[in-house]
Amino acid sequence: MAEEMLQMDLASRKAEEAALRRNDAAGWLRKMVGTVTGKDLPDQPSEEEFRLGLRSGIILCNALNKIKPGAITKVVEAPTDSVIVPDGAALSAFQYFENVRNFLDSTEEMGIPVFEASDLEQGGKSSRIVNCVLALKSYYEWKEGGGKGVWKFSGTSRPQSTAKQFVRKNSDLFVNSLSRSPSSLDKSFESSLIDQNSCGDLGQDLCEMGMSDSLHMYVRELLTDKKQEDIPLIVGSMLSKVMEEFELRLARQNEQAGTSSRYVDDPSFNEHQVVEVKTDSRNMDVPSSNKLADIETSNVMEDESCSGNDFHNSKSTRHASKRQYLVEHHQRSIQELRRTLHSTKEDLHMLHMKYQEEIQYLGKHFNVLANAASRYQKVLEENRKLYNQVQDLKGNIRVYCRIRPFLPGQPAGLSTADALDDQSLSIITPAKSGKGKKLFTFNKVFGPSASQEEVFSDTQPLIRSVLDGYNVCIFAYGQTGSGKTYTMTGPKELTPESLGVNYRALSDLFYISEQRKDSISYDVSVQMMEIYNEQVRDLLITDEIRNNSQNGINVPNANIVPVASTSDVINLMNIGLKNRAVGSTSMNDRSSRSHSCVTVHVQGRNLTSGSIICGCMHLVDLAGSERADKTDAVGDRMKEAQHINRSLSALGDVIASLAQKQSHVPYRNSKLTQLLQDSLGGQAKTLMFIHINPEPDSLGETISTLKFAERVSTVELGAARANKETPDVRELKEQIANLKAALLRKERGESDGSFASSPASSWLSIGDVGKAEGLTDSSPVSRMHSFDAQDFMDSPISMVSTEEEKSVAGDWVDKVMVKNLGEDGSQSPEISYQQNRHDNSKVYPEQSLSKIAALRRKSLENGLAIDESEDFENEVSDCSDQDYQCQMNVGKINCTPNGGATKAKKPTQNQKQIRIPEMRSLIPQPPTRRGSNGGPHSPLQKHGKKTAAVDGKRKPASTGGK
Ligand SMILES: Nc1ncnc2c1ncn2[C@@H]1O[C@H](COP(=O)(O)OP(=O)(O)OP(=O)(O)O)[C@@H](O)[C@H]1O
Repeated sequence: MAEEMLQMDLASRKAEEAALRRNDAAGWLRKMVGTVTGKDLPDQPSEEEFRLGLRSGIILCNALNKIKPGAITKVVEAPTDSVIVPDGAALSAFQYFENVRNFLDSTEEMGIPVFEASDLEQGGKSSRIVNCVLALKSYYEWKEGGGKGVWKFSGTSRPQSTAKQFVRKNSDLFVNSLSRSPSSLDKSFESSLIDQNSCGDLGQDLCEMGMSDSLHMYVRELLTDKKQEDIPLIVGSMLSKVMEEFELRLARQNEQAGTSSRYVDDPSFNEHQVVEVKTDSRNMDVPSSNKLADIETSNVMEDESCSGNDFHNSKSTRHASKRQYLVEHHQRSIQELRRTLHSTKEDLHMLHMKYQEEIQYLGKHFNVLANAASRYQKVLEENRKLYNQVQDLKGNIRVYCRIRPFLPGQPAGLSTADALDDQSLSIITPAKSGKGKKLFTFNKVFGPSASQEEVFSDTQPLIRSVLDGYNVCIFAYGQTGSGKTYTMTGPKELTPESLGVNYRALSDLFYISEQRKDSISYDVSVQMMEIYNEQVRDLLITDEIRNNSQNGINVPNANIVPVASTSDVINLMNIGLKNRAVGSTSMNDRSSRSHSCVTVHVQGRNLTSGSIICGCMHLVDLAGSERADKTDAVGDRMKEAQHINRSLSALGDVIASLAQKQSHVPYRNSKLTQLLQDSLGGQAKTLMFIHINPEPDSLGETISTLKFAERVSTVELGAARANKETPDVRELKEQIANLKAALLRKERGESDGSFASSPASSWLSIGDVGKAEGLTDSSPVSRMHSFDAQDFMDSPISMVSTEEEKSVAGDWVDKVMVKNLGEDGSQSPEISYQQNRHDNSKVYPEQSLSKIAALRRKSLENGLAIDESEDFENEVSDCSDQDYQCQMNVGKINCTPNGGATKAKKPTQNQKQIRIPEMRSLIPQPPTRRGSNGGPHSPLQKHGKKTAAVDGKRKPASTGGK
């Protein structure tokens, strides 16, 4: 506020001073040029009036001519009636300019400070005109005063240079004054102080000359010629002027100091802001040089209008105003910066808020998406479960497809099969117009890079099922060399990573059974068989067995070996693999020449309830189909290939008829389909791994494999059922079995205990299982009772029909087996009886067998224990045996589920060995009871040597085992 007032005060003072000077100038001009023209120039004109009055240059020229006659020879006069045309407006600008130019030239020659012609125009600086007029006046007065010495004018139009000039002039004046009288000095002093209003100049002089020296000189000069009595008055006057000046300056300095200190003291004005001011000065409204120049100019103008002390005042005021301007400017800049900072902060805050809002929104959105994704996952999971349940209910055969990688050393061309995702693959197929693609979808598709572990991981649930009492079948299908053995067993050099499904399945089995050991006690045993050239052979023939057989000890046809750990399994498998028939073909240097089947029997006893669950798993590695032209097979290889292809074609037929839900399914057309019968048509859970060779050369086989697999996947087996039996039911069944056995013996007039002496038991170390069934350890019945796969025990005998055996036809003795599966899934002990070749039983063609089976099923369904012999014969009597390949010798067939009376007919000696319908499958059957008219001797007892010899002598088709 004080600052503003000071500013106003200064401004009004300046305006006042300027007006005084202007009046002075105007008055002098009016006096010089007379009233006629003076009417254009009022006595006390405003700035505008002053400028307009002198604009024509007439007054100025006339005034100059008065001082220096003839200085301007030709003055362009205004029209006579200047009232009509005031200020010479009627004259051309050029005419006016002539006057003004002449005036300015002349005055400049005289050393009088001039102005610019433009100062006479609107917006011009009238202070300079005033200054010029006052200089003329001074000159005039000097001249009037006698023109002694050199005329000097204290006013200036250019502050810096003129100030110096002025100082010099005044100094000269003072020096010169020393020689003058005190009165002239006094006059000079007075004129300095009063006439020229040069109080400021005195101070300025003193300052610029060096205060003490100049004062001293000045005072001396002033007083030299003064009368003694005047000196105190003069000095007094002079000192009071000096005092005034000092006081004035002091006051100004204090003001300036106050203004500066305000910035310093202002707590809101800190260094940081100064730095900011400096830093951002480029972008700010910096005090422009123009603006400063304006200040400068305006100051100059003011200076010009000042003289003497006023000049000093003006200069310091100029400094102050400059500084003030800068300070104000910086203040403004700082405020501007603060505002900018504030608004930037606000903007940032807004942005921050906006971002936070957006992040929150995104977070919510993300959460929604995550929830949706997890729900989607759950739904997918649910769908998969439901799909699996539907699959389970329908009993679809699951089909997993695996694409083999290109093998090392093979030209890695473009693969014909491309896994699109984990359930579909595409095949490049030749189309009429170039190449086409065909899409196949399966339960699972494994690409070439899938590891053994990955491939097995989706099989694990099935392993659990085995321990829950289900029958499971996993088999590998595909053309030769496509990787079946690799999947089921692994490569030649096994490592923990490369172990195939067989090893992993058994290892899992042990792992889960270990986990359940507190509630269920499991017994696991393993069998390994192969079908080679339509013969079923046991692969677990150890040296010990072989030796025993050579020593005349009977050897069972299918060796079931209990296993307790994974290492047991590995040892067994190694034996089996060594014995398996392999041969080198042009497609695969270790081609499996047989279908192999590892059967795992699991019996679990619930430690609390005592109930028994029996599960069975078949792990089948099929021999690969092959094109004779591609494999160039000859001799043995050709014969093997024919057998392989024939059995695979039989498998295709079975699948086709199952897929079409035909009533008749030709299982019996090959050993292979017999082997797989219950897995393909029973209540088992079945999984087929199909294998694809990626080579373009194999495209034909690949497509037919995939089409076959598509058909397989449509086969519905019906819901799988667990084989579970409570102790009560088991006890009752045992009673029934015993009664049946007793009845049978009675019918034959035999004594009790005839079954107990079968030496076959010595090969079956599954005593606990028999115990669990409540049977005696020593009884072969008990040994065989618990294992559905005992059909294998039976089938090899019937299947292995070598020339050697044929030559001893008729030597067979009956074999008694007890089966325990009920049609409803429960188990009931049954006696299975196989006749020897002396039996004169009827020979039934294959069609008859299915009828027999149907009859038997019917009786089972009705829960009847019937002697079917008559009905059976009636039923099948119309069947022709012309197209029957494998004729059977059925004596008295007794298919009673609950131990109905049986009568066995002996087959005639000439008739071929038979296999009753219940034994058609190598895989667990529904409860059967085979008639027997045989005595207590097992065929193994009597012909064990021969049978053993068959197994023992069998040599792998290749030079080396696989
Ligand atoms: N996924 C795979 N990764 C690496 N090598 C594989 C893979 N599958 C198969 N092989 C290799 O390919 C060759 C043929 O495989 P394999 O013997 O398993 O075929 P196959 O279908 O059993 O043939 P065959 O029907 O003639 O017995 C072997 O050398 C095997 O190691």
